[in-house]
Amino acid sequence: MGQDLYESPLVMILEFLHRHCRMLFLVGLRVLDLMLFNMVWMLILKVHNLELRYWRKLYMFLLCSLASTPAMFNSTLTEDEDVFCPVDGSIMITASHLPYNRNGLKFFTNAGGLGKADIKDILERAAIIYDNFSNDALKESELAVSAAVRKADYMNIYTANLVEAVRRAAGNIEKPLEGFHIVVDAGNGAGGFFMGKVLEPLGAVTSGSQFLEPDGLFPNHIPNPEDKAAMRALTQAVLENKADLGIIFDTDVDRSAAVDSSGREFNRNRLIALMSAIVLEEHPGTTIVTDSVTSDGLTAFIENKLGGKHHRFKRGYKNVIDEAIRLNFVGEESHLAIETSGHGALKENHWLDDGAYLMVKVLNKLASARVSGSGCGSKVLTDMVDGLEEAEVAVELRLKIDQNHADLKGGSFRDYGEAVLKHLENMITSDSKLNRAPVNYEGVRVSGHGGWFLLRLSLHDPVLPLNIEAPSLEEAVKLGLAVLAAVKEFAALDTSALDKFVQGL
Ligand SMILES: O=P(O)(O)OC[C@H]1O[C@H](O)[C@H](O)[C@@H](O)[C@@H]1O
Repeated sequence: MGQDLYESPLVMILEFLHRHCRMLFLVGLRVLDLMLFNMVWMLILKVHNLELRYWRKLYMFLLCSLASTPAMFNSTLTEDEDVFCPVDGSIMITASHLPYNRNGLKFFTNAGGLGKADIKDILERAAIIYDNFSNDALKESELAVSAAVRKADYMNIYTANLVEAVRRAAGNIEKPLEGFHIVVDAGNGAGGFFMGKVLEPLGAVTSGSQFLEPDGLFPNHIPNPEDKAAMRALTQAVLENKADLGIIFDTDVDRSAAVDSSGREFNRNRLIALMSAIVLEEHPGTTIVTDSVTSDGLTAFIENKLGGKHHRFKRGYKNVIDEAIRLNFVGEESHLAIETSGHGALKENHWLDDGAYLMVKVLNKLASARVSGSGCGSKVLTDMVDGLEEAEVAVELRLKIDQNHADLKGGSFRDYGEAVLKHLENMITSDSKLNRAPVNYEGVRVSGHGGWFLLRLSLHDPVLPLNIEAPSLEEAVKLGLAVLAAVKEFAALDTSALDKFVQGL
């Protein structure tokens, strides 16, 4: 193999396999989409064929059926000979909360999920191989791969580990959740397993759980804790069933949120506050890394009430996780990286962003509080976030950049967005009521009028998301007007959402 091939983690895996004469791949199918399924096989076939041609070795593919994204990463770490784990690589097919026709692939090795550069590399290689593929060679590979496929129910192993974690935290009690009523809302994504395979073995009553059957058309609500309709549906289920706790997952279970018995959400800043309280009890003084749209109230809560350090970084779960790993590397202890979107990863769990594991930490708290007699029911959790100041008004407005507009002068939407942000930054300095955040890693964050705003470039879309939080609508509008004054001369920016907001519509 040429040196350049080692640059790609996939090829590094192949090299590893070359040495070990066997290839194990778990393929997780979240919401089954046949076309995509074929695509994955095509991709695997190409890699496989490449392998056969170069090394003529024997490989094995493990088909895992319905799974969650975190479970797929987990399969690269778990040791279990019966299902050939740890596997060398895993692929998850998922559209996340997006419509079913936006399915994609997530690749994992035991070093974590592959990033943009790796994926680009794989696709470029796959395209070259695809171009040179003859029908006969394809058929030959298809046969070879079919013969190498084994089926395994990896989810059984993954969920058994979650169950074990809660039992351990409660002092090795078989059913530490006995008597607790907990409802799950899987939003017709892949998270339904949490009811039957985690909560019930732990003794919880789960009646009233809803939308557990996978359906990529999401007939009830989008499985997304950031979606207001989704959170309303869960809250309603908790209140109607008089449950102690409600748990909601996004489609592929890498995100989650909860609702207490009174219907109050543990979502966004409140979820981060809860998880910070849990983690800081175990690791006093540790640094909590979050995304950029977290509130000033959260910083005050983490630093003044919990005695931790809040490191508000950038949006994007991978950014947040990578930053926490970096901090530990340079000697600053961090045990939690978490986003307002509901993505959260703990150092103790290999920095894997796992919505189910976040909820396991919450269940641990419920179970251990009862065992120690320090509290019962979700009030234990609600009390933990007592003192978190929450803004009366919290909005996110997404301002679109028209990429075809003449004002871009042929440039990219990113350059245009950066120019908007630069202009806003300059304008702010001349307003004595507004102060730029002294430490900020993304976009323009400004405090004033008792609140704050952040304008930044979206990670993926030609959009400038604007978050505003303030103690009243009047003050939120003042912040909105300051932004509007600065951005109005940018003709390619659609400010209609902001216009409506400042007009109180
Ligand atoms: O930048 P935005 O458009 O708001 O999107 C940001 C979000 O993108 C994806 O959904 C990532 O999974 C999230 O981690 C991230 O927070």
